[in-house]
Amino acid sequence: MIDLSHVNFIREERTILNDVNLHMNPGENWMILGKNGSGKTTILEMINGYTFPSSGHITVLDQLYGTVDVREMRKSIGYISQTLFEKLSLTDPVWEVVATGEYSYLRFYEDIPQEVIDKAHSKLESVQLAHLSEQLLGSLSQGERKKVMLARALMSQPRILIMDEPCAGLDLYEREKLLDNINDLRKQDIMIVYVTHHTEEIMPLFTHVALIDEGQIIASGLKRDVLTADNLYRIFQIPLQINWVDDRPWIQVIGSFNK
Ligand SMILES: Nc1ncnc2c1ncn2[C@@H]1O[C@H](COP(=O)(O)OP(=O)(O)OP(=O)(O)O)[C@@H](O)[C@H]1O
Repeated sequence: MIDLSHVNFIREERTILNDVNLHMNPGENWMILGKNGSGKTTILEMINGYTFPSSGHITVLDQLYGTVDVREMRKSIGYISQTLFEKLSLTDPVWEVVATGEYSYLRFYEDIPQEVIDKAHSKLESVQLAHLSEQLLGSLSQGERKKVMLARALMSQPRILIMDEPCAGLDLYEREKLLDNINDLRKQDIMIVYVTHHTEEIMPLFTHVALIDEGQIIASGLKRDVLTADNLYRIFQIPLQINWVDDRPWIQVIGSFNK
Protein backbone atom coordinates (compact mmCIF):
# COMPACT_ATOMS: atom_id res chain seq x y z
CA MET A 1 0.00 0.00 0.00
CA ILE A 2 2.90 2.35 0.90
CA ASP A 3 6.43 1.43 -0.09
CA LEU A 4 9.58 3.47 0.44
CA SER A 5 12.55 1.78 -1.15
CA HIS A 6 16.14 2.98 -0.57
CA VAL A 7 14.94 6.55 -0.07
CA ASN A 8 17.59 9.21 0.46
CA PHE A 9 17.00 12.91 0.95
CA ILE A 10 19.98 15.21 0.84
CA ARG A 11 19.85 18.98 1.26
CA GLU A 12 22.83 21.35 1.38
CA GLU A 13 25.22 18.41 1.72
CA ARG A 14 23.28 17.13 4.72
CA THR A 15 21.72 13.65 4.64
CA ILE A 16 18.24 14.06 6.10
CA LEU A 17 16.95 10.59 5.15
CA ASN A 18 19.48 7.78 4.78
CA ASP A 19 18.44 4.64 2.87
CA VAL A 20 14.92 4.51 4.31
CA ASN A 21 13.02 1.31 3.55
CA LEU A 22 9.44 0.98 4.78
CA HIS A 23 6.80 -1.44 3.54
CA MET A 24 3.30 -0.82 4.82
CA ASN A 25 0.69 -3.39 3.81
CA PRO A 26 -3.13 -3.26 3.76
CA GLY A 27 -4.59 -3.99 7.20
CA GLU A 28 -1.63 -2.42 9.00
CA ASN A 29 -1.55 0.91 10.87
CA TRP A 30 1.84 2.49 11.38
CA MET A 31 3.40 4.72 13.99
CA ILE A 32 6.66 6.50 13.13
CA LEU A 33 8.51 7.41 16.30
CA GLY A 34 11.66 9.48 16.71
CA LYS A 35 13.21 12.54 18.30
CA ASN A 36 12.87 16.14 17.06
CA GLY A 37 14.50 16.61 13.68
CA SER A 38 14.95 12.88 12.97
CA GLY A 39 13.14 13.06 9.61
CA LYS A 40 9.58 11.96 10.47
CA THR A 41 7.74 14.84 8.79
CA THR A 42 9.96 14.54 5.73
CA ILE A 43 8.74 10.93 5.32
CA LEU A 44 5.11 12.05 5.60
CA GLU A 45 5.66 14.85 3.08
CA MET A 46 7.10 12.28 0.67
CA ILE A 47 4.11 9.95 1.06
CA ASN A 48 1.90 12.96 0.26
CA GLY A 49 4.02 13.88 -2.75
CA TYR A 50 4.98 17.32 -1.40
CA THR A 51 8.69 16.37 -1.18
CA PHE A 52 10.60 14.13 -3.58
CA PRO A 53 13.56 11.94 -2.60
CA SER A 54 17.07 12.67 -3.88
CA SER A 55 17.18 8.97 -4.78
CA GLY A 56 15.09 5.86 -4.19
CA HIS A 57 11.48 4.99 -5.00
CA ILE A 58 8.12 5.68 -3.42
CA THR A 59 5.02 3.70 -4.34
CA VAL A 60 1.63 4.57 -2.82
CA LEU A 61 -1.54 2.61 -3.62
CA ASP A 62 0.38 0.77 -6.36
CA GLN A 63 1.38 4.03 -8.06
CA LEU A 64 5.06 4.85 -8.48
CA TYR A 65 5.72 8.51 -7.66
CA GLY A 66 7.39 10.34 -10.52
CA THR A 67 5.06 8.62 -12.99
CA VAL A 68 1.69 9.77 -11.56
CA ASP A 69 -0.14 13.04 -10.87
CA VAL A 70 0.36 13.46 -7.11
CA ARG A 71 -2.63 15.83 -6.93
CA GLU A 72 -4.81 12.89 -7.98
CA MET A 73 -3.08 10.68 -5.41
CA ARG A 74 -3.81 13.17 -2.64
CA LYS A 75 -7.56 12.63 -3.15
CA SER A 76 -7.02 9.19 -1.57
CA ILE A 77 -4.77 10.50 1.22
CA GLY A 78 -6.07 12.47 4.19
CA TYR A 79 -3.45 14.66 5.90
CA ILE A 80 -3.68 16.18 9.36
CA SER A 81 -0.87 18.56 10.24
CA GLN A 82 -0.38 21.93 11.92
CA THR A 83 0.86 23.38 8.61
CA LEU A 84 -2.42 22.45 6.95
CA PHE A 85 -4.47 23.84 9.84
CA GLU A 86 -2.73 27.20 9.48
CA LYS A 87 -3.97 27.42 5.88
CA LEU A 88 -7.64 27.03 6.88
CA SER A 89 -9.92 30.00 7.50
CA LEU A 90 -10.32 30.80 11.21
CA THR A 91 -13.34 33.01 10.43
CA ASP A 92 -15.44 30.28 8.77
CA PRO A 93 -17.98 28.20 10.68
CA VAL A 94 -16.78 24.77 11.69
CA TRP A 95 -19.22 22.84 9.45
CA GLU A 96 -17.94 24.77 6.40
CA VAL A 97 -14.30 24.05 7.23
CA VAL A 98 -15.16 20.35 7.51
CA ALA A 99 -17.05 20.47 4.19
CA THR A 100 -13.93 21.77 2.36
CA GLY A 101 -12.41 18.32 2.96
CA GLU A 102 -14.78 16.85 0.34
CA TYR A 103 -12.75 18.49 -2.43
CA SER A 104 -9.50 19.18 -0.55
CA TYR A 105 -10.22 22.92 -0.87
CA LEU A 106 -8.91 25.39 1.70
CA ARG A 107 -12.07 27.55 1.33
CA PHE A 108 -15.32 27.60 -0.63
CA TYR A 109 -15.91 30.31 -3.22
CA GLU A 110 -19.06 28.69 -4.59
CA ASP A 111 -22.34 27.22 -3.38
CA ILE A 112 -21.91 24.06 -1.33
CA PRO A 113 -24.14 21.13 -2.37
CA GLN A 114 -26.66 20.15 0.32
CA GLU A 115 -25.37 16.56 0.45
CA VAL A 116 -21.86 17.87 1.23
CA ILE A 117 -23.28 20.06 4.02
CA ASP A 118 -25.19 17.08 5.45
CA LYS A 119 -22.08 14.92 5.27
CA ALA A 120 -20.00 17.57 7.07
CA HIS A 121 -22.57 17.63 9.91
CA SER A 122 -22.51 13.85 10.18
CA LYS A 123 -18.67 13.80 10.29
CA LEU A 124 -18.82 16.39 13.07
CA GLU A 125 -21.27 14.18 14.92
CA SER A 126 -18.87 11.23 14.61
CA VAL A 127 -16.21 13.20 16.52
CA GLN A 128 -18.79 14.47 19.06
CA LEU A 129 -18.61 18.09 17.86
CA ALA A 130 -22.11 18.51 16.38
CA HIS A 131 -22.92 21.16 19.01
CA LEU A 132 -20.09 23.40 17.72
CA SER A 133 -20.94 23.25 14.01
CA GLU A 134 -21.95 26.94 13.72
CA GLN A 135 -19.06 28.24 15.83
CA LEU A 136 -16.11 29.89 14.05
CA LEU A 137 -13.00 27.75 13.66
CA GLY A 138 -10.84 30.38 15.38
CA SER A 139 -12.95 30.23 18.54
CA LEU A 140 -12.33 26.51 19.18
CA SER A 141 -9.98 25.01 21.76
CA GLN A 142 -6.84 23.18 20.60
CA GLY A 143 -8.49 19.79 21.16
CA GLU A 144 -11.62 20.79 19.25
CA ARG A 145 -9.48 22.08 16.36
CA LYS A 146 -7.73 18.73 16.09
CA LYS A 147 -11.08 16.93 15.97
CA VAL A 148 -12.29 19.29 13.25
CA MET A 149 -9.17 18.39 11.26
CA LEU A 150 -9.99 14.71 11.71
CA ALA A 151 -13.62 15.19 10.59
CA ARG A 152 -12.40 17.23 7.59
CA ALA A 153 -9.85 14.60 6.57
CA LEU A 154 -12.52 11.89 6.63
CA MET A 155 -14.88 13.80 4.29
CA SER A 156 -13.26 12.42 1.12
CA GLN A 157 -13.22 8.85 2.44
CA PRO A 158 -9.44 8.54 2.05
CA ARG A 159 -7.77 5.13 1.86
CA ILE A 160 -4.80 6.45 3.81
CA LEU A 161 -4.88 8.92 6.70
CA ILE A 162 -1.62 10.60 7.66
CA MET A 163 -1.32 12.40 10.98
CA ASP A 164 1.63 14.51 12.02
CA GLU A 165 1.69 14.90 15.80
CA PRO A 166 -2.09 15.39 16.14
CA CYS A 167 -1.85 15.41 19.95
CA ALA A 168 0.76 18.17 20.18
CA GLY A 169 -0.39 20.87 22.61
CA LEU A 170 -3.31 18.89 24.04
CA ASP A 171 -3.88 18.34 27.75
CA LEU A 172 -4.36 14.80 29.03
CA TYR A 173 -8.16 14.88 28.74
CA GLU A 174 -8.19 16.33 25.21
CA ARG A 175 -5.43 13.97 24.11
CA GLU A 176 -7.27 10.90 25.35
CA LYS A 177 -10.51 12.02 23.70
CA LEU A 178 -8.75 12.52 20.36
CA LEU A 179 -6.86 9.22 20.65
CA ASP A 180 -10.17 7.50 21.34
CA ASN A 181 -11.60 8.95 18.10
CA ILE A 182 -8.49 7.83 16.22
CA ASN A 183 -8.68 4.35 17.74
CA ASP A 184 -12.29 4.09 16.51
CA LEU A 185 -11.00 4.35 12.94
CA ARG A 186 -10.07 0.67 13.12
CA LYS A 187 -13.72 0.00 12.31
CA GLN A 188 -13.11 1.63 8.90
CA ASP A 189 -11.11 0.41 5.93
CA ILE A 190 -8.39 3.04 6.18
CA MET A 191 -4.63 2.84 6.78
CA ILE A 192 -3.29 5.21 9.44
CA VAL A 193 0.27 6.53 9.38
CA TYR A 194 0.95 8.57 12.51
CA VAL A 195 4.02 10.49 13.61
CA THR A 196 4.85 11.35 17.20
CA HIS A 197 7.60 11.55 19.83
CA HIS A 198 5.33 9.99 22.46
CA THR A 199 5.07 6.21 22.85
CA GLU A 200 1.91 6.38 24.95
CA GLU A 201 0.02 7.59 21.86
CA ILE A 202 0.45 4.11 20.34
CA MET A 203 -3.19 3.08 20.66
CA PRO A 204 -4.33 -0.53 20.14
CA LEU A 205 -5.23 0.13 16.48
CA PHE A 206 -1.55 0.56 15.64
CA THR A 207 -0.06 -2.72 14.50
CA HIS A 208 3.41 -1.61 13.38
CA VAL A 209 6.07 0.85 14.50
CA ALA A 210 9.08 2.36 12.75
CA LEU A 211 11.80 3.94 14.89
CA ILE A 212 13.82 6.64 13.19
CA ASP A 213 17.00 8.32 14.35
CA GLU A 214 18.99 10.93 12.41
CA GLY A 215 17.29 9.95 9.16
CA GLN A 216 17.84 6.21 9.54
CA ILE A 217 15.27 3.56 10.36
CA ILE A 218 16.60 1.84 13.49
CA ALA A 219 13.88 -0.81 13.61
CA SER A 220 10.51 -1.44 11.98
CA GLY A 221 7.88 -4.15 12.21
CA LEU A 222 5.25 -5.43 14.63
CA LYS A 223 4.93 -3.00 17.55
CA ARG A 224 5.80 -5.46 20.32
CA ASP A 225 8.93 -6.59 18.45
CA VAL A 226 10.11 -3.04 17.81
CA LEU A 227 9.21 -1.34 21.10
CA THR A 228 11.94 -2.84 23.25
CA ALA A 229 13.95 -1.03 25.92
CA ASP A 230 17.11 -1.53 23.85
CA ASN A 231 15.62 -0.04 20.69
CA LEU A 232 14.15 2.93 22.55
CA TYR A 233 17.47 3.53 24.28
CA ARG A 234 19.07 3.83 20.84
CA ILE A 235 16.58 6.59 20.01
CA PHE A 236 16.27 8.49 23.28
CA GLN A 237 19.51 7.55 25.11
CA ILE A 238 17.58 7.14 28.34
CA PRO A 239 17.36 3.84 30.26
CA LEU A 240 13.70 2.90 30.44
CA GLN A 241 11.27 0.06 30.70
CA ILE A 242 8.02 -0.46 28.85
CA ASN A 243 4.83 -1.50 30.54
CA TRP A 244 1.99 -2.65 28.30
CA VAL A 245 -1.42 -1.76 29.74
CA ASP A 246 -4.53 -2.54 27.67
CA ASP A 247 -2.32 -2.91 24.59
CA ARG A 248 -0.75 0.53 25.08
CA PRO A 249 2.95 0.97 25.86
CA TRP A 250 3.83 3.20 28.83
CA ILE A 251 7.38 4.27 29.41
CA GLN A 252 9.04 4.37 32.78
CA VAL A 253 12.47 5.97 33.04
CA ILE A 254 14.81 3.86 35.19
CA GLY A 255 18.09 4.91 36.69
CA SER A 256 19.67 8.30 36.12
CA PHE A 257 19.76 10.24 32.91
CA ASN A 258 23.10 10.06 31.01
CA LYS A 259 24.79 7.76 33.53
N1 LIG B 1 13.69 21.02 2.42
C1 LIG B 1 14.60 20.98 3.38
N2 LIG B 1 15.77 21.65 3.26
C2 LIG B 1 16.71 21.60 4.24
N3 LIG B 1 16.54 20.94 5.40
C3 LIG B 1 15.39 20.27 5.58
C4 LIG B 1 14.35 20.25 4.58
N4 LIG B 1 13.34 19.49 5.06
C5 LIG B 1 13.71 19.07 6.29
N5 LIG B 1 14.93 19.54 6.60
C6 LIG B 1 15.69 19.25 7.84
O1 LIG B 1 15.65 17.88 8.04
C7 LIG B 1 15.57 17.54 9.42
C8 LIG B 1 14.38 16.63 9.65
O2 LIG B 1 13.20 17.41 9.59
P1 LIG B 1 11.74 16.79 9.88
O3 LIG B 1 10.79 17.92 9.91
O4 LIG B 1 11.48 15.69 8.93
O5 LIG B 1 11.97 16.20 11.34
P2 LIG B 1 10.91 15.65 12.38
O6 LIG B 1 11.42 14.32 12.84
O7 LIG B 1 9.53 15.67 11.83
O8 LIG B 1 11.07 16.71 13.55
P3 LIG B 1 10.02 17.26 14.66
O9 LIG B 1 9.67 16.09 15.51
O10 LIG B 1 10.81 18.28 15.39
O11 LIG B 1 8.86 17.83 13.92
C9 LIG B 1 15.49 18.87 10.16
O12 LIG B 1 16.74 19.17 10.69
C10 LIG B 1 15.06 19.87 9.08
O13 LIG B 1 15.59 21.14 9.35
